[in-house]
Amino acid sequence: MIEMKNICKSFGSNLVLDDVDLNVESGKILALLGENGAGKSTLMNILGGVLSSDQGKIVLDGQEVQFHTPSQSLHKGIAFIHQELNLINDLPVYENMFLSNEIKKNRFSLDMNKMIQETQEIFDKLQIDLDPKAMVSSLDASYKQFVEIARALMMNANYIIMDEPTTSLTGPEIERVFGIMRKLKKQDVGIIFISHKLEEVMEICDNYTVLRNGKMVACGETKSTNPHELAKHMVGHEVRSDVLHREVDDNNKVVLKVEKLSNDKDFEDISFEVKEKEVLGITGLLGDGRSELFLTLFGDTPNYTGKVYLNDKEIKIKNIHSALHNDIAYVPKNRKENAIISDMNILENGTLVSLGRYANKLGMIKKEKQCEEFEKEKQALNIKMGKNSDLITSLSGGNQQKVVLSKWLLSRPKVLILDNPTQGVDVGSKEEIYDIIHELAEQGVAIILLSNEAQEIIRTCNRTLVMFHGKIQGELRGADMNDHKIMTLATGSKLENANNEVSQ
Ligand SMILES: Nc1ncnc2c1ncn2[C@@H]1O[C@H](COP(=O)(O)OP(=O)(O)OP(=O)(O)O)[C@@H](O)[C@H]1O
Repeated sequence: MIEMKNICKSFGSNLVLDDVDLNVESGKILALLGENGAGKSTLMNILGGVLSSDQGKIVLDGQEVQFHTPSQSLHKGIAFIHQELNLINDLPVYENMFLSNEIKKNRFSLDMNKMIQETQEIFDKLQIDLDPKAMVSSLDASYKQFVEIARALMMNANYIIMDEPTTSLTGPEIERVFGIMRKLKKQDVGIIFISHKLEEVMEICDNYTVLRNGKMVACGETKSTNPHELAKHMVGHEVRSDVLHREVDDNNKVVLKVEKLSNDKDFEDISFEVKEKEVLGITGLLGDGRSELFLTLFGDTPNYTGKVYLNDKEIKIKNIHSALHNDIAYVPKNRKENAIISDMNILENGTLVSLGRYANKLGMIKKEKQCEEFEKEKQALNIKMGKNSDLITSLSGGNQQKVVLSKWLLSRPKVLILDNPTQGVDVGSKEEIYDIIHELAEQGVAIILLSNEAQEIIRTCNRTLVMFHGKIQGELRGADMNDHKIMTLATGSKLENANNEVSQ
């Protein structure tokens, strides 16, 4: 058992953890919950030896331990799987499994066969069907998670910290990861599961601990609570769960129209339109081509065929510059790789796309105007941050995501494409983002919301397109937009099949 007792931690004058206790039992899954910036990652970084606490102690199986480096923590059987996975895409799986821990034949060469064999053995133990020689770049996101989990076990981890492991996964992949977590539980491994997805917490976790503003505010067994109560602990007040979208008049002007759009490999024959005041959902499963489709509309792949119209006028989107010129904005998925510039500060990240508006005739930026506009977005999105000049990386994941959103909102788009915009965002902030989406829609912006979460689509969108293998498998609206029908289309079936199943 791990006991973290009276942990305190400050960054400068910012008290981030205030006398926090946390217990992790072997063979149990503990949910660590809290709003963005509540202190979850900081607490886990202390357990994982990445940071030192200012006060408090860690007791492992009755003995006090001190970790000053991640390897000291790992040595005591605690593995940390970070949200942004630490795998090297251009190496095979087995080499990733033994990174910096390689098995050598002699001083000059590695024992590849032994590494492959040991990797296979651990995969067999976890019943993971994966070739150790496969390149990591060829794996889908859930298999990358499996490799990280298997690597943790190979290092004899008795406890595994999983920081938002399901954020970029779709339904069936999440179930696969949960399958492995259940097996680990049976092998008496203790797991700390950080997540903002409360339904998942209820499904997989035994216990929960909630942090709010650096304090532990609630803990207990998941079987005696519910997502609503957990959300309330997290944000300190009631969180709504009702349907938010409003009806859109069929006569509203079409803002964006796409006709028979195809590229060579990712999507084919895509036609749809988005009307003024509409929030159009796009969903599906991994490999459905939706991100590639909308990256094309943002100028990423100019050699598409088909036509794109903005306000009835045909436009050719040759590159990102022409997308911006046509007031198309794109909030990408995968924040760390595609959305933030980690060497820039918060203000620079938040205003990058709208800089032209703050420049004087000589091209010099009027700092006061830049700060003033960013301040409005900061307030509207409730971004928890220190100074504008702090690096974006000093913010918690969810607050970084809000800065990315502010960057695109400040560009004042006509079409706003949001690819999983609430990834890593807490339950309360999600609602704030949904409100902003609807306000923008009300102002006439055409919104396209790409999401892995059926519930997000159902609550916020007027209608949704469901994609399967690069094609639109179907469209759902009104009462037809439900989990069952979305999943039926997303797995390539026709709706008649869903209706039959329902009536059986
Ligand atoms: N290296 C750092 N320097 C300064 N402040 C930091 C640093 N790391 C974290 N913080 C601050 O500590 C607070 C807690 O951050 P932490 O990352 O632990 O939150 P979190 O609960 O994991 O949030 P999220 O759900 O958004 O990931 C935040 O206010 C963050 O800005």
